[in-house]
Amino acid sequence: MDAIVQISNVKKTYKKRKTKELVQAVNDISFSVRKGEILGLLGPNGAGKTSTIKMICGLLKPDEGTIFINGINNQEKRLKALQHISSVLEGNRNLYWRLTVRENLDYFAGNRGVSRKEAATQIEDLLAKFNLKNKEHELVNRLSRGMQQKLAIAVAMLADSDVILLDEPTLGLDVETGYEVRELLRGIVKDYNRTIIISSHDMDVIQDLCERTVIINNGTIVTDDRVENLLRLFEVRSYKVTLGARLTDQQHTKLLQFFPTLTYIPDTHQSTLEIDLQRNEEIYDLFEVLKAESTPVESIDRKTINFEQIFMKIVKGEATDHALA
Ligand SMILES: Nc1ncnc2c1ncn2[C@@H]1O[C@H](COP(=O)(O)OP(=O)(O)OP(=O)(O)O)[C@@H](O)[C@H]1O
Repeated sequence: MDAIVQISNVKKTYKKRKTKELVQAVNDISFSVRKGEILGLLGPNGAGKTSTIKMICGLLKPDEGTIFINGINNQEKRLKALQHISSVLEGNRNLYWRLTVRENLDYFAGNRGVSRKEAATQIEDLLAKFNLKNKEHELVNRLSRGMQQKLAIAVAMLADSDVILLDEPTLGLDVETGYEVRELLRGIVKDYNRTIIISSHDMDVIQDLCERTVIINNGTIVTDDRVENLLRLFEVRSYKVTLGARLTDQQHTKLLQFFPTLTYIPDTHQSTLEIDLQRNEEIYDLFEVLKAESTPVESIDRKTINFEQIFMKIVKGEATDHALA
C-alpha cells in the first residue's frame, strides 16, 4: 500500500499535574493513511483523537511507537518529516488576526521561500478557489468564522505539504459554508492530490467526505474500515418488522433475550419491532417466537441507518466483524 502516514504501536500516557494520576490517552494505536485518501478520525470525547493528531504533527512525543510521514520518522527527523504535513487545529490558530486575508497569504507564502512571482500566482489561485477574492483586504478578525476557516485551510495549502490535518473543519459553520468547505476539501484531494486527515464530531461530514474511518475509543482503535462497508454492514443487520397484532408478554420477554437492543412499539393493528442482527441466522429466532402465537407479519424492511447511528453502535461496543458483509 502507498502509505503517506504510517503509525505503529503508538502509546501516550499523561500524568495529571495535581493528583499525579496516570491517564493512558493512546494505547497501542496502529494505522496508515494512503496517499490521496480522506481519512476520518473519530471517537467520543476523551477518546484520544487530539493526542493522536498532535503526535502525527509533531506537537507531542509518543511514549512508545513510531510515526512515519512520507517514509520519514517524525521523531528522528522531525523538521524534515513535518515539511510533509500541515495542520489546522482548533479553528483558526494558524492565522494572524490583525493582518488582512492577502497579508496572511503573502506572509505564509514568503515563509516558504518561493519566488514572488510563483507566490503571487498561487495566492490568486487560492483566493479564487476559496471564494475569498472580494475579502482579500479585510482584516482576519472581521471575517466570519466560515471565512476564517477557509483562509486557514488556504494557508495550510500554501505550505505545499502532502498531508493536511484538520481538527473539526466545519465546527460552528452554517449549513451553506459547511457545504462549501466540504467541496473545497474534496477539490484539494482531487485537484491537488493531497491527503487529508479529518477529526470531527460531525458524522454527516465524515459520511460525505471520508472514504475510510478510524474510530478510537478509550485510546484504542475499535474500527478501521471503509465508510461504505460500515454502512452496508449495519444496514444488513438492522430490520424493521411490522406486525398485524401486539406481542404477548412472553413473546416480548423472549425476543428481548434474543435481541437485547430491540425496540418494540405496540399497537393493536400495527405494532413495530426494530431489531439488529449479529448474525444472519438470528432472523430464525424472530420467526420462531412469532410463529408460536401465529402473530401476523405484515412486512420486513431493512432499516436505513446513517453514519451517526453506526458510530454510536460501534462506540457502545457492538462487534463489527465482517460475517455479514
Ligand atoms: N495534558 C493532559 N494532561 C492530562 N490528561 C490529558 C491531557 N491531555 C489529554 N488528557 C486526557 O487524555 C485523554 C484523551 O484526550 P484527547 O484530548 O486526546 O481526546 P479527544 O478524543 O481529542 O477528546 P475530545 O473529542 O473531547 O477533544 C482524556 O482522558 C484526556 O482527559
